[in-house]
Amino acid sequence: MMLVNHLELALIESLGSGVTRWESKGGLAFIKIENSLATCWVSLQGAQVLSYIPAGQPDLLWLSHKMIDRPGVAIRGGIPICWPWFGKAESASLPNHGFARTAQWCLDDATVTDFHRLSFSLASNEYTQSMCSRDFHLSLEVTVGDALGLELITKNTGDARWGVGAALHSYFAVEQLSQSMVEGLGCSAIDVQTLEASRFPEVFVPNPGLDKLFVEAEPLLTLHQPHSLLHIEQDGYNTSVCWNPGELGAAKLADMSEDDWESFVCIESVINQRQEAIWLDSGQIHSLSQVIRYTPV
Ligand SMILES: O=P(O)(O)OC[C@H]1O[C@H](O)[C@H](O)[C@@H](O)[C@@H]1O
Repeated sequence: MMLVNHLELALIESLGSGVTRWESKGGLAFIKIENSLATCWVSLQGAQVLSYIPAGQPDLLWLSHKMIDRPGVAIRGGIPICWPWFGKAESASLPNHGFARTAQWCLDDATVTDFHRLSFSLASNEYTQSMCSRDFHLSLEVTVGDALGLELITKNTGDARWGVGAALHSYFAVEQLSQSMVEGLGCSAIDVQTLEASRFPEVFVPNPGLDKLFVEAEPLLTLHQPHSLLHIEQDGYNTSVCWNPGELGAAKLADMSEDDWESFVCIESVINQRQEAIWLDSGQIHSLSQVIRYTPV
């Protein structure tokens, strides 16, 4: 999906070789990265990668045509960062998947060699402390080249020890869900809603409505499609989630069309804090990463 065709974007400024800043009509800010290997768009809200197009290939990420172009509303698609919890919050007044995806991040640095490397950050501020009192520094390192790399680094900048949940909640574009197969998630699954356990084959077609925690997911996952393979390397996770809302689920989401479920699958690298949070002492860091590589077949 070409973001420029999707939202009315205005070019604001050039930030150096191949890096430009854009704004939407609704007031969201975006960074576009272009080099000979790929084109990528990142929203400063949430440091959310929305589009990654390796040269000559289709966009590997799915972004909803109905995404809501308004600051403070989570963007449907791309790679949302869920933090400091995954899924439902302990209190009903707090947002699903935490607040990092609706917070404004900063672009701290952009370097270019054969590829681009960008650093985004979010530190605890008034907005985050209205939902969670801890002191933290988050950074997202994004590499844009013949692969897309994301590394989310959490640092505890406070005095107290705390536990954290997180996810790189990637929405991968597929030609057709029924012709896609996922490999590497392991056979042992737990339903996100009911917590019911089930077994899966080593390679399977994600069915519409699937919402499972795969607790034995391997560091290398593969999304097979009729004309391509997508390799997803993950690290720093304790589970992987595979989600597709199906027709019924999509109909309940204001920012998704009813037939959108056929064209994406979410494969998420997750620290599920209900299973086991990552505990950080003062000054400690944790890194959660995904590297996404496309091979036409
Ligand atoms: O609608 P959102 O808050 O973005 O959540 C979208 C989905 O995220 C994850 O994949 C969860 O496992 C699903 O249960 C949830 O529906």
